Amino acid sequence: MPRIKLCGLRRLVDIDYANQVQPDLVGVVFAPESFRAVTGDQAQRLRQRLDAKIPMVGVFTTTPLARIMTLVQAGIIQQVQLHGPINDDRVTALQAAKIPVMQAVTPVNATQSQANTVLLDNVNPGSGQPLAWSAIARPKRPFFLAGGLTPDNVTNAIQVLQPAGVDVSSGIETAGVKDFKKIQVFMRSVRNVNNN
Ligand SMILES: O=C(O)c1ccccc1NCC(=O)[C@H](O)[C@H](O)COP(=O)(O)O
Repeated sequence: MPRIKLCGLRRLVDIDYANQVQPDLVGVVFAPESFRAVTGDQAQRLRQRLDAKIPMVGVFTTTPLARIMTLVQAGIIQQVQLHGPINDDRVTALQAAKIPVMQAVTPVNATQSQANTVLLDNVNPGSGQPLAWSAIARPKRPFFLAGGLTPDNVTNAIQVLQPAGVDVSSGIETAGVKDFKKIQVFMRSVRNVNNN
């Protein structure tokens, strides 16, 4: 069964939803340009409420390495997701500090990434725009799939691309906030894939 990452959680109630459905990972967005962006203090409160067994992934675009390291050292995030150029010095620096890194990639540059995990995502992350799953080449390494996944299409996406994990944000929202019903259906869809 693919692992599941619920991304863009920003309210305490979003964390209550996650605690109930038990995803493998949750993501909090620190990209300042995002409407989902949280501050360090907000993220700390989310971490305190989140089940200790679930790692919190910090999602970053241009944030300097030093700021990311501060969030890790404070115990607020346990993993890092980077969106940006494939040759990103932050990847090796974080890994040298034993911090797992997930890097957003395209099918073309996936093999160039040194990250622990690659995330096949849309060029506009967090936009809800789907990738054309049947038209893209499957990366030649285990990968997470993102980009416009929803409770309705995730089964098909998994069957076509066989990802090691799936990552969703927009598809579990209604009017820009996380929707518990959609989260439940998404989780059930992924967990039932092999039974179909
Ligand atoms: O969510 C954002 O606004 C965001 C902004 C900048 C970089 C990354 C961002 N989100 C990353 C994610 O939420 C997921 O990794 C993925 O892109 C999910 O996208 P989608 O399900 O299409 O909303």
